[in-house]
Amino acid sequence: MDPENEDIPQYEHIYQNEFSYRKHKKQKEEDIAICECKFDFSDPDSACGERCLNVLTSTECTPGYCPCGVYCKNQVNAVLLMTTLFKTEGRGWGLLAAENLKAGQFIIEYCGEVISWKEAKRRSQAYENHGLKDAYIISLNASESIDATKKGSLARFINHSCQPNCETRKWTVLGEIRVGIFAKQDILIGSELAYDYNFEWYGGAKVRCLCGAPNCSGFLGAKSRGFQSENFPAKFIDRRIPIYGKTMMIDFKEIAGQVPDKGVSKEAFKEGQNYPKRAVSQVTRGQQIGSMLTVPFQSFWVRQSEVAKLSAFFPGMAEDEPATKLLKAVDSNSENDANIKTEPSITVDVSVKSEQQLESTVDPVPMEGVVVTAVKTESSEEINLYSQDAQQAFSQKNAMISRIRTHILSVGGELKNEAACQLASVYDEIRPAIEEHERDSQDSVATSVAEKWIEASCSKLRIEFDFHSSILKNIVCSTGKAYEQVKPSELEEGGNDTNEVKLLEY
Ligand SMILES: C[S@@+](CC[C@H](N)C(=O)[O-])C[C@H]1O[C@@H](n2cnc3c(N)ncnc32)[C@H](O)[C@@H]1O
Repeated sequence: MDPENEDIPQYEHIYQNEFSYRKHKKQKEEDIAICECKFDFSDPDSACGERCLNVLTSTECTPGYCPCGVYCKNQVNAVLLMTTLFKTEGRGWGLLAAENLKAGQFIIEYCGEVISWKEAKRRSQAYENHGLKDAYIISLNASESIDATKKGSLARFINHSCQPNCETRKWTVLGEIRVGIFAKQDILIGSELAYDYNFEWYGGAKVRCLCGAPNCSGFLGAKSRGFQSENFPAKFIDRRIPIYGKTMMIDFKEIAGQVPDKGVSKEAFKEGQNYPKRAVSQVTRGQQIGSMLTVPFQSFWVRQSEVAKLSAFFPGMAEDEPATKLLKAVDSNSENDANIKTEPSITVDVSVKSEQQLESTVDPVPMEGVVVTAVKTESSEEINLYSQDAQQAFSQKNAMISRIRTHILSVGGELKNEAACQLASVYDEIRPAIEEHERDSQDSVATSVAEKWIEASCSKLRIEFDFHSSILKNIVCSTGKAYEQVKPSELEEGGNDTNEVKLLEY
């Protein structure tokens, strides 16, 4: 045997799902969904293309019933695409495209044993206890899963990526839901196939993600609710606004627990998830943990809901379209205004991704790990009217205002996290009941749990409301004062104490 292939995993290859715990559904003739397409030779798309009712409802046309007959294009099984198994570095086996693939093309079905959600949980635990490091269970619907551990198709070898070129899609064939892997974009022959697992986490061990994507969320399944409530290292969960630029100040206090004495290891860096790999090599060995480090970086992620906060720093920044503004970072640890760095030495660009890219399943995490205090650097007309000294005083005031904002973001963010955590844990109590009943409602839970749920939801909403109104109040007060009420003469005379911005009650 080729030594390269010695450790090819043992599993039974199957071409369609197996049903052991229940019978395959038998579809009655009257339940068969028949589309209204009419095949027209001059328009090949007329045969069950984008406009086909079945395509629109992710239902495969049933052979013998589709009006387009053999021309029907909505029969996914008819296609067989070439893929090749290969050994990756650190991620076990993977699957390569053995031909060029077009965006949207069906590649392969994820086949395995269809089992109940409870059985999936039990098996997942058992596999883990047996030391199986690869997980092959994916969720099929609220009450069932597909386990491809012992029996499966080649799709079981497709690895996860946080920047995937494939995606899973569910569609119904003869009344049964099936999971297909589809190309998300054009894929060149020889490229590794990968999709975002984002599957329900069964409480298993955390698996470090080695996908290498700049937006890597750090762990497999890190976006799943189960993962977050079990492991909830809130500060390590993705932040979704990428900030591109040259250098910025990073306060490593947040990850100090994981960081060894000497410098920031690659591992520790990965714990932080959001710090791009490129920066790792740039961090000086022996750098004191908790001190401010200046590292080159490529992107830094904050959540969708953080956009609102950042908008406060960059007025006019659209929430759903890319924008670029300049920021100047200052040392937010400094308690003394005189020590605030006003040199524009640390400049970063900020761009905001699209709504879809910003989408996040959990609530926001404060940016406390990376304390960047933003100050507008674009010179406004008013400021230019003032003398050099006045401008300096202004930037000091601005820096102070910014520090206060950062403080609010940080303190408020902590509270919001606690509330989100509490809500997630209550949801976990409710989830089995919901999923057992195959519907997303809280009807089937005990009144006491429902009450807890309502209380946690209200508390989260209240905190979010306070949080945002606090930011708004501070911005309105501070900018109002800074730009309208402070006269240059006051600043030149040594400052106006009433210009101090008070931290509003949070
Ligand atoms: C469905 S299997 C994929 C095939 C697997 N590589 C194999 O050799 O059979 C999922 C497992 O592959 C590994 N894996 C997949 N994507 C990974 C990634 N991005 N980083 C690290 N491990 C990964 C993990 O062990 C995961 O539990």
